[in-house]
Amino acid sequence: MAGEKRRFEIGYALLPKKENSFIQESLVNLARSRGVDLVKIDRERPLVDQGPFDCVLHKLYGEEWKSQLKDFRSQNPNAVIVDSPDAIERLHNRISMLQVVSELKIENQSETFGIPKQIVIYDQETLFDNQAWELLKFPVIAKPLVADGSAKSHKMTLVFNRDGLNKLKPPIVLQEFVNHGGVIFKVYVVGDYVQCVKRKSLPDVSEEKLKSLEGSLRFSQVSNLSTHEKNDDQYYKMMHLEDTELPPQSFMTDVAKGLRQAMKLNLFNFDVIRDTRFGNRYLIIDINYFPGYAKMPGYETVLTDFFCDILSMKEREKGLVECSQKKIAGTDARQLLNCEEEGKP
Ligand SMILES: O=P(O)(O)O[C@@H]1[C@@H](OP(=O)(O)O)[C@H](OP(=O)(O)O)[C@H](O)[C@H](OP(=O)(O)O)[C@H]1OP(=O)(O)O
Ligand SMILES: Nc1ncnc2c1ncn2[C@@H]1O[C@H](COP(=O)(O)OP(=O)(O)O)[C@@H](O)[C@H]1O
Ligand SMILES: [Mg+2]
Ligand SMILES: [Mg+2]
Repeated sequence: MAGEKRRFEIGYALLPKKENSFIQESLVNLARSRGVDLVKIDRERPLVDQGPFDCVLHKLYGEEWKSQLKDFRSQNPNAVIVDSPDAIERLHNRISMLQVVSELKIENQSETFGIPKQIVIYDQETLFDNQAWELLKFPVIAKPLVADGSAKSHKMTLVFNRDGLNKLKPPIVLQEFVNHGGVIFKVYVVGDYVQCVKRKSLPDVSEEKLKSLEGSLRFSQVSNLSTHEKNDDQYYKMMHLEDTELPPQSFMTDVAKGLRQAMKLNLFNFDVIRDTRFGNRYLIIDINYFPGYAKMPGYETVLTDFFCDILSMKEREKGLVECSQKKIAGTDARQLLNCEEEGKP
């Protein structure tokens, strides 16, 4: 109808757990009120037969899905896929995940950042090889090398001494445990929006405590444990979130922007700890694709703003292409579409 604003359709492909937490009525309604309809992609039918979507949001694993996206992209060159499966894949391995941090260059006088010392172990023999251990000192955290969203990929072991190595199952990453006051910072990134929140983490391990601790301790997703679970366990008691100061927002924003550019991703969060030995040294320990945004205050507005931004950018780009095609045809469409200021040919 004349004068009616164009509506957009975003298709989403998420596992059931993610769909339940992310696709809240409040988000769907807000997006709808701003002209964006969120539509579930039917996993039983080929993606190319659905839509047509202006944008696809997804968090699924595997080659079959990648090839569906490839077909979709070739048939719908104007649709936006958030994000590229190749870019996401880097986060499925805990070594490649953090490699990008070492490549970042951020000018900051007061704060520094990096990653904890770590090595990757592919087999049982190397686990007990003294040479491999030259770089690290106990305690260490053993993390599954693969970070594919499975429950197994979140199963961590805090290892206090050599005895604790016996139960580990390579391939694993051994990362030095860094005392950080029992609080981690989760930095949520949605396009150019950045929000940092505090979450409970593992408590510090003092030199004295280390001597008395036996072997190892297994844990999983500490920052997502309910209060009830934490109180039931000696180890998770006595953590005070309220007293912990957040890192400077401008610093975290710079790191987030750097990561976003380097990884070519729009939807992710990263876990940061503050090294208690230095106070102004921050270590990135984990990067997650499409994290639990519903836990982020104001997620509906943040995500809807992001949808609107990418869709309007897509429309502008499409306008520019049509524009330059019309110019070739001799029409003065550039002025009509107000393209002159864009600085693009
Ligand atoms: O389920 P949620 O909301 O706790 O979100 C999980 C994230 O929690 P967070 O937002 O960082 O607190 C979680 O972050 P952590 O790994 O716990 O730091 C992961 O991103 C997890 O995805 P996956 O299992 O690694 O694929 C996320 O799980 P999925 O929702 O993607 O299954
Ligand atoms: N190097 C480290 N030093 C201290 N604590 C850590 C370190 N790495 C991880 N942790 C703790 O273990 C938790 C889980 O580790 P993480 O790498 O974030 O795995 P996951 O992908 O399962 O969230 C973190 O949230 C943090 O509490
Ligand atoms: Mg984590
Ligand atoms: Mg993770």
